[in-house]
Amino acid sequence: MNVNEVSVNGSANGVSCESGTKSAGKRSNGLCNPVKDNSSYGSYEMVEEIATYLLERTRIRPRCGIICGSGLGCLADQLTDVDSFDYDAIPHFPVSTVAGHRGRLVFGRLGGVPVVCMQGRFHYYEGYSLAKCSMPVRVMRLVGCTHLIATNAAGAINSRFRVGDIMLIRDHVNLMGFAGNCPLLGPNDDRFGPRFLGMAKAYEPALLAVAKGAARQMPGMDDLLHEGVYCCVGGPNFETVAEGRLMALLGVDAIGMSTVHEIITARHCGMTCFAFSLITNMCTMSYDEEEEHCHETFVDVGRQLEGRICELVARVVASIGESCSETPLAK
Ligand SMILES: O=P(O)(O)O[C@H]1O[C@H](CO)[C@@H](O)[C@H]1O
Ligand SMILES: Nc1nc2[nH]cnc2c(=O)[nH]1
Repeated sequence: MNVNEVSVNGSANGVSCESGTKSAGKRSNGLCNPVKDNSSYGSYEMVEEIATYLLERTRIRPRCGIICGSGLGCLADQLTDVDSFDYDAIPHFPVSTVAGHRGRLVFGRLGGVPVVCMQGRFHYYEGYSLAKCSMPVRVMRLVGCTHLIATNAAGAINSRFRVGDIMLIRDHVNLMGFAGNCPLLGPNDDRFGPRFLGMAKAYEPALLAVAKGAARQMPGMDDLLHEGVYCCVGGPNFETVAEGRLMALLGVDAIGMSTVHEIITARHCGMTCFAFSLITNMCTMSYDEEEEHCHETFVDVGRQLEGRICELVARVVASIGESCSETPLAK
């Protein structure tokens, strides 16, 4: 059974996961490296408990989850009919430790469409596993979201980009995955999604087209907009010149420390995804350049572009709202 067929009130049968029992994730089967076994955190039951806790406290039934990147918390501030939950008040939730990530989950409406925003995300360099960083995406799915919009601050590898540009993410390079680190490590729970999954169309082409169409209607926006490939590294250090050049050789256009594992988790549980990067800096590609990387400055770039970014997201959400009203959610 796929998560798309499961209701949060536990009415699903709880079809067994790979190793045979509902709580199989907690069992050691001797095959898993315990260090890589994510099942000690984020079991289906735990995520369901979080979802139930939230749904009992809000009347919003979100269709779309939005993850606000560094300096992009403004996206949550534009919601109406808001119910917000500080992360430290939600059972089993991690806490945000990074400046520019406020640390709360905000339910509300954006242009009438019910959504839930993570106003602050979790990063690997904060000491959380990729599974823990991405766990809230599963919560979004279990509270009813069919779509995910992930946003981030990123450094440009592509020399045609400028600070303040927006890169719609067409694809990603899962560099941490190449090294064996993935949010889906460990026993698979089929109630979330399948063991193996394709990622060729991880970023929904129809939503990319909607965003490009929207940008054409927004004064000055078309010039700022690009499409490209994002890569996530563990951080928290920024790239060396050699690493920046390697990224360019790999076909990467922008680099950050988030999003990829969230998208993998979202695709695993059948969500439709859209993501973009706000270009907050140019990556240092030559030893002659001054390195000007400063997280606080990056956060300010987001604040300066608040209006445009909020409008772009609102337009994409409106189109998701239209498509959702055509295809009602499975119970
Ligand atoms: O990806 P978001 O959360 O936007 O944050 C980006 O900004 C921080 C670096 O300034 C890193 O955490 C990087 O990933
Ligand atoms: N890794 C990485 N993350 C970022 N987040 C914002 N800018 C950057 C960058 O240049 N490199």
